[in-house]
Amino acid sequence: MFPLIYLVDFLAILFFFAILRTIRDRYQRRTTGLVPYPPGPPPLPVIGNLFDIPKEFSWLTYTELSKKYGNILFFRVFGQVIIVLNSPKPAKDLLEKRADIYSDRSVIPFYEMADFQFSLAFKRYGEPWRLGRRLLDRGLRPGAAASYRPVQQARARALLLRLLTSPHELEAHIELFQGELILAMAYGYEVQGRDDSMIDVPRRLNEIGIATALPGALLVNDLPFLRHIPEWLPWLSYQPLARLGRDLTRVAINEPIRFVKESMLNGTARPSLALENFQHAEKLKGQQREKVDKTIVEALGSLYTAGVDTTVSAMLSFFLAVVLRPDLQKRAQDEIDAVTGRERLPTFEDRTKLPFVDAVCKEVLRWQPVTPLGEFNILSQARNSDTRVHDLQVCLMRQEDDIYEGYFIPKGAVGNLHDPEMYPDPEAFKPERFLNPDGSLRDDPTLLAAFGFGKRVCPAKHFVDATCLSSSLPFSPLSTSRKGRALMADPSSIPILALSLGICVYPHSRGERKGNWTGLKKES
Ligand code: HEM
Repeated sequence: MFPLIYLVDFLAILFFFAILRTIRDRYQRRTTGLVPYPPGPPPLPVIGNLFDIPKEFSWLTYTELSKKYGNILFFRVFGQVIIVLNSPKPAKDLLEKRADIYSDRSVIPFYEMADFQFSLAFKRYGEPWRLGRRLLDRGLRPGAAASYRPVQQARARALLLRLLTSPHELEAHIELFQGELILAMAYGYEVQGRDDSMIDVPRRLNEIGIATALPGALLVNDLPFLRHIPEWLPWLSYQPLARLGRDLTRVAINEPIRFVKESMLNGTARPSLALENFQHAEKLKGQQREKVDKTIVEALGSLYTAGVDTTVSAMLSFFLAVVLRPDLQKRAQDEIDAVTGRERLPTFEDRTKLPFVDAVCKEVLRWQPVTPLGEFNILSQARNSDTRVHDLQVCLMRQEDDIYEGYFIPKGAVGNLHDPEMYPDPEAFKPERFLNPDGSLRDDPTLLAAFGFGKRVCPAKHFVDATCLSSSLPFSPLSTSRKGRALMADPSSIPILALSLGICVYPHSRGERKGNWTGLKKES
């Protein structure tokens, strides 16, 4: 009997909220003169388009719907309006040209409870976000990103060595590699293996962050008043989980800062974003200093959570791609061999001589976009033991009502972008599409969409460009196929590893390699 009462109460509350939202919506529309909403599947009463919003492989569904309704799709779920932009034109028009009103993020109630909104990726559009963003844009601009190359190269080589030693731990090695890079760049910290708390804590924080934001994961995200359920109501209260989140957040963002401050005091601090910013802030005093310190802690604290899963996902896709297309592996390997003579590992300086390897990197980002639902909305992907990856939606939110191409886009609407038709035969992995007929690299600004649009575009895109090339196994229909999994499970089928600008090559087996593996050990 009890569960039934709960269910009825629950439905009544949802109904109530849906009515409130509809009334608010009607009022909003009246003020703009009844401009029509964009087209979309017809909604059901109260729940709206709940069953039209896909939970998995959503970009494929949106693609299908776009064929019927056009490139701007309209959904309403319990009164909440969702706009899906399915082509770069409206995305650019709205997110870049009207960036002032399309740069907010929607609030995830559990994130507020757990203090996860310290992260730049989830911050509302306003002064604290702007300060943090300025810090990252300065630190990750193209010129500055180039200064991290020695670390990227050294860590890439250490990764190759680990892959040689224990190839079956592919994913863990890549994750460690990314953690090492980000902590080195942000704090000048050298990670001491996988169990180092400096990466273990943010990793756990990431896991909770992603699991709790997935659509339908926590009821409190749909019914924010549930956050007030006291802790003494076991099973129902979200407080214990939120407390764990707050504790992890505190450690994850403050411990590396403590390390930097200590090393500054004893004169051992290595160049890093933290060091540079603390040195600038030295002359500030009082509240101004506190504000800058908080910005440094939060902006740098955002980097691990925003940067590891995205890049790991990309690199895993690279492995999948080369496993599925051995002919491409060979071509890339031949290109690298021609440049290095199989006597040394490639370096950043070789990049211009490796257009095919570069094209492979680009195609990886395009083929399995890390943020497949749009460039501007889905930030990250989380791994889970079974499917490896889920998508986490970080939505941009409209701050004001707007009218675009004759359609009304209400305040608070959230949107997704997926662009499947920019390239012919988009499901195929074809690096050649990024090459000119003479074999040189083709300039393709569209690919930048992989990093988003407008003011919230990924601040690390130049850093990433120099870090890895690959994208996401989990979103690929192949990854769930038996063949795809079997191939990934067999380490001997991983013949080359091209890191970023084709820095490194990993031949099929040690026996085949003529070059100098001892040199690799020394270099790493
Ligand atoms: C293949 C790798 C990556 C891809 C495809 C990617 C893509 C994205 C996308 C699509 C967004 C959202 C942009 C928007 O809302 O319009 C984003 C935001 C962000 N990314 Fe990346 N990213 C990658 C790697 C990284 C790395 C390595 C870092 C850190 C070192 C990073 C830090 C961030 C941050 C802090 C934000 C939030 C920006 C804001 O809201 O202002 N990303 N990224």
